[in-house]
Amino acid sequence: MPEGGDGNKVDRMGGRPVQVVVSKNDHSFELDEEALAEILLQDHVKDKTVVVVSVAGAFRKGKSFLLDFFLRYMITQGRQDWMGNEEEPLQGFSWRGGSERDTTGILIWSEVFVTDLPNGEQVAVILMDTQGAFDSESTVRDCATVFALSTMLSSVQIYNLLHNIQEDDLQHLQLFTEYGRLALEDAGHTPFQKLQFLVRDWSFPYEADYGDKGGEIILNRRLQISNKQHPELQSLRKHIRSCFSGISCFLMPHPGLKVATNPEFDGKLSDIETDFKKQLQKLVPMMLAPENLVVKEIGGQRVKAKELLQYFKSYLEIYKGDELPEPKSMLVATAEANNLAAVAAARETYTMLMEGICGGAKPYLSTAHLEAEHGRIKDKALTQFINKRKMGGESFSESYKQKLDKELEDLYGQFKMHNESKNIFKAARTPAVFFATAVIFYILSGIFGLIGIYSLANLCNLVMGVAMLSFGVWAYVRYSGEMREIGAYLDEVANLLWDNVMKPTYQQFLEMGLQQAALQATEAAISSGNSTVQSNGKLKQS
Ligand SMILES: Nc1nc2c(ncn2[C@@H]2O[C@H](COP(=O)(O)OP(=O)(O)OP(=O)(O)O)[C@@H](O)[C@H]2O)c(=O)[nH]1
Ligand SMILES: [Mg+2]
Repeated sequence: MPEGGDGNKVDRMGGRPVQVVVSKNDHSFELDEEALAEILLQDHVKDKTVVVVSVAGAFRKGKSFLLDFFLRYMITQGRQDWMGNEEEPLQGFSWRGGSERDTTGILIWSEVFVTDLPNGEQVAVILMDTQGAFDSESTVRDCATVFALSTMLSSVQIYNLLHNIQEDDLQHLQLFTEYGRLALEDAGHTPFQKLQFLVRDWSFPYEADYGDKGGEIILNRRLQISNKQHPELQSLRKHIRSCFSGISCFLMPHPGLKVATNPEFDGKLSDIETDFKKQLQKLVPMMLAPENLVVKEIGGQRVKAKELLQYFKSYLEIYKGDELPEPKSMLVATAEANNLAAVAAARETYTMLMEGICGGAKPYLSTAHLEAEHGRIKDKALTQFINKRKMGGESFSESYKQKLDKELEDLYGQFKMHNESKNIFKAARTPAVFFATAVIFYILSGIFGLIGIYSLANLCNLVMGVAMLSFGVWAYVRYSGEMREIGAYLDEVANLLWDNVMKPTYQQFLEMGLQQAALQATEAAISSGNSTVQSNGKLKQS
């Protein structure tokens, strides 16, 4: 099948398709600034207001093919015979038959058509071809990016559909336009301009006639909002209406089997059904005749060609960065929502059960007991998460399970701290440590004073003073709630003293005491054992 982008023939047309947004292998998009600047900064173009007509929609639905007729109209400046002769192959933007995608990224025609509006103003008309959505190589994000970019940058977006306007077409439109709207700063203006639904291969002319009249009937039916509708359907329709300043629809007939199925078809008019050509005669001027041109406006301001270059740059920059949320497939988005809801429910169960055990009004619980309760309740929450029905399968929910596990451990940390704070002995550790230090050093200073080592006695007095002062400061901090850092520091010092000096000493004394007690008990047992033997002996003797 011949391709429209074929070198020499296209050159004779006075222009060629130029890829200005390149789709990369790593699913990113790059602007070919140089190529774009070459087109938009031509002397006779750069200061003119632009009209940008773009065609977007699913892949392999005749978008580029249609644009080549737009080209014929612009090249001949809308002459009566703009459609050309019956045997001429169709050239321009690359189009072809087959099931594999053709156009990638975003292309514009290198020749900008300067046209006089009815009011005498000269505008620059730019034709834009886009990568088809939903092919097997593009992610949802890729499709959304191309659609959003072309909608943001065009004054007329032609949404090319096959057979009908279906609910899923509207859902995708909503997703993609929302992705575009997110990138724009909200300035109180309707974000986009004209949306033209174009239904290809419309097969029910007896229900709604081909062309714009029939299109209006179908569009009104599809975008109608009624109170009987489910709120979800209503909000979808409101969203679409709010995004565009004008929406219309055109129904195209089937172009004939040669166009759709013949691999030898090269686009010549003689192979195309008359009905299709008749409607094309109506559609193309409806988009491109001077009185129907829609000039590009952004934020209420008309856009000049040189400014459009700037917009291309900044919009692409936004989509390159990671400030926008990632559009996801319906299943992934739903599965994520399911899993997040299950995580939230399990977390709530955990919090509720733990509150019942060690909540605000409950008394202090020993750490070991609390740990056991935590284990039991955490298991319960995890089981609840696992048992909850979720979309996306087990492997998808594994990461959410880990997230839940971590969240529960964090919550446990908080519960534990709260529980500890209820132990008045632990809370009283700091003053007790400082007070005990003061008392010990008071006694030591007395002893050293008695035996006449005054320097050591003075040192002990000093330590006692410091301990008392710390005690006083700590009490003030706790009472007033001021200088909390100093309070925390004193707690730390007290803990250090307790853990490294007092507790080991105390434990050593305790151990010695226990050993002593055990020794005494054993001695007592032995001595009483001897007496029993003796008494037994006595008994035996008697
Ligand atoms: N059924 C049908 N086929 C058409 C119509 N218009 C063009 N075609 C055929 O559809 C095929 C694809 O045309 P293209 O213009 O390359 O389609 P595209 O939408 O640009 O495809 P991608 O660039 O891959 O997204 C060609 O074989 C055309 O002959 C139409 O209105 N109806
Ligand atoms: Mg194409």
